[in-house]
Amino acid sequence: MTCAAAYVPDLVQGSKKVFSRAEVAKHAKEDDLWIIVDTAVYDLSDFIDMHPGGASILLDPKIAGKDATQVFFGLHRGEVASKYARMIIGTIENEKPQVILPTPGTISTVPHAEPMWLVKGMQSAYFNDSHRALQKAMRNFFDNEVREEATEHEISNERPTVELIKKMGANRINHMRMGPGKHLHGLTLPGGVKGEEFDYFHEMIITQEVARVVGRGYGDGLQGGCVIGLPPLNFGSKELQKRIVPAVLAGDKFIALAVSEPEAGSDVSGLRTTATKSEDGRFWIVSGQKKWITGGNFADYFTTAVRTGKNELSMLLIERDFGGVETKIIKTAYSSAAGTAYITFDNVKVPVENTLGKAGDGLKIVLSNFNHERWVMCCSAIRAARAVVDETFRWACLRQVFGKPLIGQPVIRAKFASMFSQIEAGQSWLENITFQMCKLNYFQQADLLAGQIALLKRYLTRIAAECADQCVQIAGGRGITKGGMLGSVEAYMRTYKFDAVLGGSEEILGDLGVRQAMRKMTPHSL
Ligand code: HEM
Repeated sequence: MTCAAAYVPDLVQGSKKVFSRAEVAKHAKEDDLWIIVDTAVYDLSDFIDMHPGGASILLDPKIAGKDATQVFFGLHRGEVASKYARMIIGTIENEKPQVILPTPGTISTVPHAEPMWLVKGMQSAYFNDSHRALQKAMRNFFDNEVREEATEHEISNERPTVELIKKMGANRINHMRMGPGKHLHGLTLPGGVKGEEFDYFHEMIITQEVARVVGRGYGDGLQGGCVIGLPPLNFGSKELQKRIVPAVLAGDKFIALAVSEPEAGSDVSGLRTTATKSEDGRFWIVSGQKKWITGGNFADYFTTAVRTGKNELSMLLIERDFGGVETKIIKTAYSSAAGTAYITFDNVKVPVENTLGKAGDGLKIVLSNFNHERWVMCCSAIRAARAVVDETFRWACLRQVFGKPLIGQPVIRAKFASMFSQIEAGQSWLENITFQMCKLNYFQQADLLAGQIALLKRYLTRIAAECADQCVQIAGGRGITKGGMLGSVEAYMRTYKFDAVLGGSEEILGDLGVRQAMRKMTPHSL
């Protein structure tokens, strides 16, 4: 059984030596230990006592001085080979490496690892050269500038560094993540893309390149708050926009959307945070609590839904500097890198100039970005599912059980059949909806796509549930172990539910999709 899972790098650099297998076999003792991994000869003499898998396993007569390629790739993450490349002293004469490790910035050749439009030889009705140029630039950026920090911070719970967010600002990535629009006009974007030609497929590319590389918690910390918190500023005054928007996009300031509360999640109408006018009419006095606010712990600004009357919701931009604002981290199933916060507003004095839209426009403003927000979540949910299935597939091709690779078992292949099919179907539906978004104006989208996007998000989070479940079954013990090889499977199993709960729960969205369909039914249609 072979898999086309081949990965790349030229680990053996410089003028390293060439050895025969017989020569390597002479070095099989604790203080003089060589092994072969994919034609590279590693001198493990100084490493043996530090080996996380123990020393004795390396001294096994089947390993010491021998070719350990198969067992190595069945037990370690691929990066281990490159991370420890400094121990390579040479290569085996007249042999070529067979295992190719992923090279940062490139397109994977593993089947189903990439959406179809990126697969060599495949065509697409939707993506053009401009999309491809942006994809290439984003793959480079996220592989080379973000991946390492994302992996570390997902575990350490630290927020993404301000330095990185500023770099994203300088590369206009923060700007692009707000979607197509005038804010991009006149700009030249990565890959030479002109701001005017930027469309929803470009935006999808960025969201999917992020989801491919980062864990769910860090990913939300990486400007997740901005993606949902900044759009309400469209309803703010010109002065407010001028002061806030450039600073947030540059990464100098941070913003969060503050809607949900301890007693109100998807049921926005149940919000209890109140804003009452001061006697002189110049301020709103805001009191209440907000819960599960992404990026809230490090935000400078909060676009906040408040109750300004019995049946009236309004939207205010609250600034941390106003005083009376307290935030603390809520520990959730994913990394605190997301900055998920519990917020208390205690008689905060908010100038009326910070009202977004008019008093009473709150629900309209909250709803105005729902479709876009849910579509963004669809883009990332399906790409994250693809990434975890890819990781698991590559491992199933390497892991030996009962004398053959795990993928040699029909029951395992059946699991991949189901996962591959659903991922490809989900991406195709997403691309079709994205095409409609490119062609329809805001009101047409609201009329025709609200139900479609709701049903798509529900469908993709159901796919996520199956992928999480099946990948853990395939990964076995590794699928329930934090970190190390297939640690991404454990992390996915722990965090895939976020997409099923945030931005409208599966149940609410399924119901919305059906109710939208019912609205269009007329006696005539029956
Ligand atoms: C180039 C040689 C090797 C290096 C640099 C190396 C390095 C490592 C590292 C860094 C880990 C931690 C796990 C991870 O980060 O994925 C590990 C774990 C381990 N290694 Fe190695 N290793 C080498 C060769 C081998 C070989 C030849 C074997 C087996 C014969 C082996 C067996 C193990 C085992 C059993 C674990 C624990 C895996 C687990 O936690 O499930 N290693 N090794």
